[in-house]
Amino acid sequence: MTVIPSVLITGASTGIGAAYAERFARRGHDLVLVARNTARMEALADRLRQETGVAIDIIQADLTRPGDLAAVETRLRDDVRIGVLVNNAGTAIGGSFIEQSTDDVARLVALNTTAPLRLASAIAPRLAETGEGAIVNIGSVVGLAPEFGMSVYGATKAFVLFLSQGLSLELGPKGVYVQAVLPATTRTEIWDHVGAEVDTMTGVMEVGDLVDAALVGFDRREAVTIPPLPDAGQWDALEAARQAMLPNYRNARPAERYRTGA
Ligand SMILES: NC(=O)C1=CN([C@@H]2O[C@H](COP(=O)(O)OP(=O)(O)OC[C@H]3O[C@@H](n4cnc5c(N)ncnc54)[C@H](OP(=O)(O)O)[C@@H]3O)[C@@H](O)[C@H]2O)C=CC1
Ligand SMILES: N[C@@H](C=O)C(=O)O
Repeated sequence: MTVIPSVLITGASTGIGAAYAERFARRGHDLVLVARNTARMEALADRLRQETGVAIDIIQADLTRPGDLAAVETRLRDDVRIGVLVNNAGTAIGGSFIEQSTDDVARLVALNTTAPLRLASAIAPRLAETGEGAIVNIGSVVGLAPEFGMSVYGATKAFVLFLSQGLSLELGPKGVYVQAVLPATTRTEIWDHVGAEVDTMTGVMEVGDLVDAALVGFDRREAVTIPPLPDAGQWDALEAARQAMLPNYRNARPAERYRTGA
């Protein structure tokens, strides 16, 4: 009988993470929920236990605090029931780069990049050893859009995308599926932290629709899932153009346009 793996979801107290918790619980997966707000996670867990019968553990953790993060890493290393990691926890901050404090941008990087990196690093060797499992990393279309004016946030999401693509190439042959999910504007509380009013925005995706679409990509074992993008061919073309450049980097001399004639 196939054992259904447990799913550890970070940022599971609300928003996209809470929606993932509901969807995976309905699929019969036991859950480990990780966030700072215990009350919210307990309420969600109580409801899902009643509705689905799955077992749900809760880990209260601030993933910007090394000690808290280490506890989640240990759970991922040691709990062989966990076969899926959803690196979802993340936030955004408002203001321009020169308006953002150095501490605030450092904290943003800690949550949006260091935490998912360390958690992926914690679980990947065990999954590769068993030859199965999945790591889902929640990026953002903003990681492809410096024009959107969220430079540090976008940089963290570009990191998530690159890491996901690299790990997909490294771990895919070992049986481990790695998915990058790139939402666009989705109706969650994140916008409160940005100081924006999501209800005044257009083209806002509902969180259930976002996660349902992301799970279609998950079930198809898609490497990069971009639920809001109507034409997948645009992403394919971007990737093809990027890959076409790869062989052209290896040159002993600077490109003609950079030669000073000296
Ligand atoms: N909503 C959107 O428009 C988009 C969101 N995304 C990404 O989706 C992911 C989820 O965001 P979303 O659901 O929108 O945001 P929400 O703010 O609704 O949820 C964020 C989740 O992360 C948790 N979290 C925040 N800070 C910490 C922390 N320091 N330690 C542990 N957990 C933390 C929160 O729980 P708690 O406060 O209890 O700790 C919460 O469960 C993020 O990575 C975000 O960048 C990407 C593109 C678009
Ligand atoms: N989380 C959103 C920005 O704040 C996004 O990624 O679009």
